Amino acid sequence: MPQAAVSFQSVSKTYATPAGPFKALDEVSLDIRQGEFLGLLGPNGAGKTSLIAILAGLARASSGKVLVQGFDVQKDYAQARQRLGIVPQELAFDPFFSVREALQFQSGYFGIRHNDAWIDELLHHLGLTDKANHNMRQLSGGMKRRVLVAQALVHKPPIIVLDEPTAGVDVELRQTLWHFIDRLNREGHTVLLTTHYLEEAEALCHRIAMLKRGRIVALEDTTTLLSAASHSVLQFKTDQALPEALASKARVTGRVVQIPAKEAGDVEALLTQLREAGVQVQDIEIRRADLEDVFVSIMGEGQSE
Ligand SMILES: Nc1ncnc2c1ncn2[C@@H]1O[C@H](COP(=O)(O)OP(=O)(O)OP(=O)(O)O)[C@@H](O)[C@H]1O
Repeated sequence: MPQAAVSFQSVSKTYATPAGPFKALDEVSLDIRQGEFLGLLGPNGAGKTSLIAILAGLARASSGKVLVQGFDVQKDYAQARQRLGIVPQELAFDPFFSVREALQFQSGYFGIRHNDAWIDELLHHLGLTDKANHNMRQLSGGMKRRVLVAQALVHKPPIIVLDEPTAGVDVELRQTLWHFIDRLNREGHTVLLTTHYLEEAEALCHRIAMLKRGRIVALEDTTTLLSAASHSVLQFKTDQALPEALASKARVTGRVVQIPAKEAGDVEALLTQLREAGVQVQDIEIRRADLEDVFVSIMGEGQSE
């Protein structure tokens, strides 16, 4: 087997809390292949950030280990870190640096000098060229986020880790960012992405890992995951409350209701139930299950345990 880009090997993490030890990661094993674009999904508190902090060497695993192209993130920290470009969730900068200075400083951290040509390329692809000499504190939140991406890539890392990079950013930045990251991936960079935007994960990721309460509960190619969800979804709008039997399996967003339906006959039965309950519906559609449906169904499994 070729060497994995990143290999998580039985990684566990237990935090000490006032209520006693809390196991945030429970024997997580996962190999990210060289050149793949892997999505790491999970609800709030599933352990995604803990796993990335351990990969980045910012936190220690309680047990297990993580290798980056064969280098242990604890024992061979410098070699492992050199291979990673990490775009963190939080915006933290020295406000007195200009954008270019921040990128030059970051290059220096990796012992790289004279890489202005690559810095210019990063600025160009992230739409930052005209901001190069602006002070960090003059930039909007979205522009600062672009600088974070540029900073993570300044040393041309083979592995790019994006921890919710599009949380709260506008459509233009998302498109710029994905266009660029997708290109880097096609050029051979491995990408690990955590996101709550499942349509982004569906569009971009070759493979999806789902974490739930510190454990991997799904690990599949995106296409396999979607085709295994053989069900369709009945979608409609209503202003009325659903009968109890339907409410328990429906996903409701404002007026929009979505209910999984395994077969065509189920759609008929659902519509009959709605009619009998006197629920008036509009804009009825039947569509194929998407990644969000798969996610909701996997996360819902065993909920009553
Ligand atoms: N330093 C800490 N001390 C105690 N508990 C912690 C600590 N850091 C994280 N946790 C707990 O560990 C669990 C996993 O947290 P983590 O931040 O890794 O989840 P996440 O999947 O990244 O969530 P989100 O999607 O909200 O960012 C949570 O229940 C969290 O409260």
